Amino acid sequence: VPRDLADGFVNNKRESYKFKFQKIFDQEAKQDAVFESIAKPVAECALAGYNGTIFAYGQTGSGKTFTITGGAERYSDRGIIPRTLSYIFQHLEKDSSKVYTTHVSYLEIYNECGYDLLDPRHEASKLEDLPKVTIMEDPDQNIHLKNLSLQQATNEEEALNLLFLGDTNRMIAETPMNQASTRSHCIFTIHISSKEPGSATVRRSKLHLVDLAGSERVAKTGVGGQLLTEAKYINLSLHYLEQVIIALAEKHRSHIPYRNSMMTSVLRDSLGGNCMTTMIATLSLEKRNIDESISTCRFAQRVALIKNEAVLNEEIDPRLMIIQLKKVIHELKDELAMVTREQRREELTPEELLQLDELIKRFLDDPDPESTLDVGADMRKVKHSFNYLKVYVERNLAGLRNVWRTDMDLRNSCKIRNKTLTELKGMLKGYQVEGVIERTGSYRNWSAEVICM
Ligand SMILES: Nc1ncnc2c1ncn2[C@@H]1O[C@H](COP(=O)(O)OP(=O)(O)OP(=O)(O)O)[C@@H](O)[C@H]1O
Repeated sequence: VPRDLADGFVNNKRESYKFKFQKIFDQEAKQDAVFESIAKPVAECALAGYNGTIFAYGQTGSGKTFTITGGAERYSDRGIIPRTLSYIFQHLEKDSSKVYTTHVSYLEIYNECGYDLLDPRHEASKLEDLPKVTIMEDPDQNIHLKNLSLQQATNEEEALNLLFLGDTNRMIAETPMNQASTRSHCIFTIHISSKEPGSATVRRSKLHLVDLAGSERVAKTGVGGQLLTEAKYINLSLHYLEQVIIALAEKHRSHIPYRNSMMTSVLRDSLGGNCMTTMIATLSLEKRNIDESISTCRFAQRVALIKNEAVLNEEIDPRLMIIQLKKVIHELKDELAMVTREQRREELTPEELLQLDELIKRFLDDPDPESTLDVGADMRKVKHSFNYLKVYVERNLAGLRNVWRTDMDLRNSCKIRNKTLTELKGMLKGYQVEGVIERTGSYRNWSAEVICM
């Protein structure tokens, strides 16, 4: 920032700023060089099962879209997304040791609302008529996006066609500052899952390639109405992004305000989570844009301080696990059949059951206490024998219980009758001794008691 004393005022602004970055590309840098040193390492990690994110941040017109998607004029101008797709599919073709599945999704966040850029209704419908992509969070705080389609791409051509469809659907509005300025944030995601043949362990990774909306200040753009609203939303979401970045850079900060905006919610893992994240800061070298350029560098410096922890995303697929276990059972059955020289089925046949029942009956009827029941080394027969004996014992015990019950009832009833007889005899004795009039009441009461019993 030069001090211009000739203009007659003292400029107290700082004159020089120093920033340190991992890599700096000048105006002459070619797209392939950017891909080699920025995107290729992240794509390799995604292929190995780690999440990756590359996002471009900078003021309008500084080259974010050119870097992420590329220029349309020359083939050599293609940007990070088509080059990454090409690299990934070349790798998948070469690697026959694993089975890969690739899907892509393309999300646009415009005025804090999410839209599916791969929705085929995009071209024919107005933006407000399209279903909005909404964020849902599961109990483990994982983010899921409702209404965002995942399109399978089996080769590079299919994936590029999806990218082209998404780019065509992208919101474009013109501002006095940039005739074709993108006013929305776009997140192109490549979902890769891989597994070794016969294994139930699946590796899943996501590679987000993000083109953020321009970061210039509202006042400078000189717009009003709809465009002013857009600019405010863009500024607000970039402000929330900055807040998240500041919070992450601060040590011992417990709350990170991811939920403030859709973009920070979607990129939650990319910012301070399970992800290898690379930020590209794009700058305009024109003198009038120096403030914006300093602000972009400051932001990038803060982002560079964040430490992410990327972990290998491996999980067991229950469906594949069942298939694998069924295979193991089948193999074990074959092995058993080889040992016992008998092919096992799930159930015993009716003939086998009859034979077994006869064997058990003979065993039970045998009065010899030393007799044994030998059904062989077949778990199905052992189980059936135990069930048979259980039912047998239960039936016999029930019979015994019935005998005991009848016996008890009989004895109780005899006891009552004996007691009644003794009392009757006693009453009769008293009546005979003490006279009729005195004992009549007692006698009646006593009969009432007997009736009630
Ligand atoms: N490295 C480059 N080489 C050649 N042309 C470039 C380069 N970077 C940007 N451009 C051109 O500059 C113009 C603006 O670039 P671009 O659209 O990528 O900016 P942007 O930062 O994405 O803007 P916005 O914030 O509006 O999305 C485009 O016409 C683009 O082709």
